[in-house]
Amino acid sequence: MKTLIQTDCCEGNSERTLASIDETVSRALDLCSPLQETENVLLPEAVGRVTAGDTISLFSLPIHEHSAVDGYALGGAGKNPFAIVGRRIAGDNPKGRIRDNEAMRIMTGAPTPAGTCAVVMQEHARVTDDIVTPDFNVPPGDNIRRVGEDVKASDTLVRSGTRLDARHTALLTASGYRSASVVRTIRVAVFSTGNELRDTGVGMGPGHIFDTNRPMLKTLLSSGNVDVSDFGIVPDTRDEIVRVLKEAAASHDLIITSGGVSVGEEDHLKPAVIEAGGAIESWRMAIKPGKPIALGNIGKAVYLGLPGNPLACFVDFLLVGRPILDGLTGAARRAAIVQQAKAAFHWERRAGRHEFFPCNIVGTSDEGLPLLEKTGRAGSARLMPLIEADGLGAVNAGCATVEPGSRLEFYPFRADMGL
Ligand SMILES: Nc1nc2c(c(=O)[nH]1)N[C@H]1C(S)=C(S)[C@@H](COP(=O)(O)OP(=O)(O)OC[C@H]3O[C@@H](n4cnc5c(N)ncnc54)[C@H](O)[C@@H]3O)O[C@H]1N2
Ligand code: MOO
Repeated sequence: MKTLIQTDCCEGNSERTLASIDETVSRALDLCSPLQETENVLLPEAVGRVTAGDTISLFSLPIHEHSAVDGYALGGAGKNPFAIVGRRIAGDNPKGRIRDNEAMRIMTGAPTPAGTCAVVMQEHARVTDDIVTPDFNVPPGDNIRRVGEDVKASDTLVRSGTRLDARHTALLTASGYRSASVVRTIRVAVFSTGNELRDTGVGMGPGHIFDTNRPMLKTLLSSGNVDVSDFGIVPDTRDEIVRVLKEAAASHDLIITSGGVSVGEEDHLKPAVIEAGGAIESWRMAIKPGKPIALGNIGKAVYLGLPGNPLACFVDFLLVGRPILDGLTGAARRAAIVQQAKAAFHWERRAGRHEFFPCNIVGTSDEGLPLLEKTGRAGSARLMPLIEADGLGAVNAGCATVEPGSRLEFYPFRADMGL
């Protein structure tokens, strides 16, 4: 059931009802069945892929007890003198032992000899001849890394549905895994529609523009778990769009198009999906930019029709397209990272849609929130404001005036550490 959150009468629409972002995403996820086929992929290459099943630890970590510092393994606690009876570096065989009043010179990572009570850092001990004396009472266990203190054998290392990144590569390889069992890549077909579109370097003439959305979408899709098939630019001809949709649906999990989802006579996508044997729900989201969006399926393929205006296409892909990719792999859904922020600008706007606009951080408010400034006049066909932006600011549908200090939502482009 579509939740209709408001009218957009102020924009003169005949449909008058618009769905929320959450409702649209939840409808999109209903269309997705997680892919069942899996494969084993060598670990560095598996980054970006989604795990199929839990991975269980075969070893404890640390694998053997070892020293956390360069110093002296002590056969007892305290600050008595200890006789140095040997030397051990990382990679040495752990055999041999020390007794109560004995010590062994030891390097970071070297296995501690049997009988080690603690390790003292070399900066905290004095050595004369072959005797080491700690500067203070070394407590038992100091600077010793115990077997299994990080991971115990048979612990779950990585859960099913995890998108692998450098952290998982580190933990899995530390645990002896060379590869990971992952869901197969998502096959995504992408094409642009519009008689006006040309690829760069190919036959530009009067009335033509460069196809921006297809290269942009291919870049947004280049995350490691997607195989993109590029179906190029398809003219605004119903028959041609139907032909390409049928061909793409036969061998893809997801078809993403841009353009032709609005209400003009040349907006062919919705009827074309039906003619191609599919079903469509035309969803109009209560957002700006990105209001017209088409969701449906053709056979087993999910269909996502994004609006032609490039910023609208970009925003809808991030808000709805990304969750569809998660839905198709069974990956835990990445919640959009929304921060609280404050405006550094004044803005009168027409209330009615939840509005997103490129902005950058220009300071910090008294409460420690980011202060945002718009990076130019927003518009769904304008790209330049994106370039300077740190993210997207947003105001809710009912807001008509933004004053300096007004609360805003902020969706940072680079909120994490790149994982
Ligand atoms: N009468 C109405 N007209 C429009 C409405 C409406 O509610 N009633 N909605 C407007 C909104 S909002 C949007 S967004 C656009 C979406 O339109 P379409 O998805 O049908 O897209 P097109 O008409 O094909 O193109 C719109 C615009 O974008 C340019 N474009 C298209 N594809 C590309 C591309 N691949 N690269 C670069 N630029 C592209 C195209 O030339 C147009 O200028 O509809 C409004 N109209
Ligand atoms: O949704 Mo449209 O993107 O307002 O231009």
